[in-house]
Amino acid sequence: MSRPVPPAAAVVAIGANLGDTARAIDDAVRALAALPLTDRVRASDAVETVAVRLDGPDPEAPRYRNAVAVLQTRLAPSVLLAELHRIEAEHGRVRRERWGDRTLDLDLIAYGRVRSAGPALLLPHPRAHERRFVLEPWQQVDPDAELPGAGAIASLLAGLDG
Ligand SMILES: Nc1ncnc2c1ncn2[C@@H]1O[C@H](COP(=O)(O)OP(=O)(O)OP(=O)(O)O)[C@@H](O)[C@H]1O
Ligand SMILES: Nc1nc2c(c(=O)[nH]1)N=C(CO)CN2
Repeated sequence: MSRPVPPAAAVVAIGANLGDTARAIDDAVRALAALPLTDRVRASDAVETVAVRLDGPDPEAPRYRNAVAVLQTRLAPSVLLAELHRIEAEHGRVRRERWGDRTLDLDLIAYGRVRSAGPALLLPHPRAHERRFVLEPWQQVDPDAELPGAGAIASLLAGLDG
């Protein structure tokens, strides 16, 4: 029999820049709240952000709507990530182009203090520390949060350009 997983605080970044982005974010938060073994889901407001491409911000690209949800879960990290992929697929995400436009993107930013070297699961998310579109909404729901290995999100935000 597998050992029960203790409850952990998980942080999920939500983004969308195609289709009805407001609805996609609302649906995603509802889907997170409906996950098994998961409760205390708290979501930030959704904010409009300029799309960041591999070569930098692109004001010509469809703007993103971004939010962050924090939750408590007993799902193991890999199981939670699989659930995030299922929710993405149910909301019509088909393209997996790196940093391309998408109807819904769910990234697992942190799972307690777990560190994972991937490649299927990298924890904490390796680019979260430099993403204002993640750190700002996260700060709204949990001002004192820390990104494991990187420090307080307030300090990370203070160190970002622009
Ligand atoms: N912490 C994580 N959260 C989400 N996906 C992850 C994580 N760690 C590894 N992955 C893997 O990364 C792969 C690519 O994910 P995805 O398509 O969401 O990337 P992306 O949104 O284009 O870029 P980025 O990862 O920079 O946000 C997925 O197959 C997924 O398994
Ligand atoms: N503004 C914004 N830009 C992005 C986003 C995102 O969520 N918001 N997600 C990306 C890949 O995950 C790439 N670029």
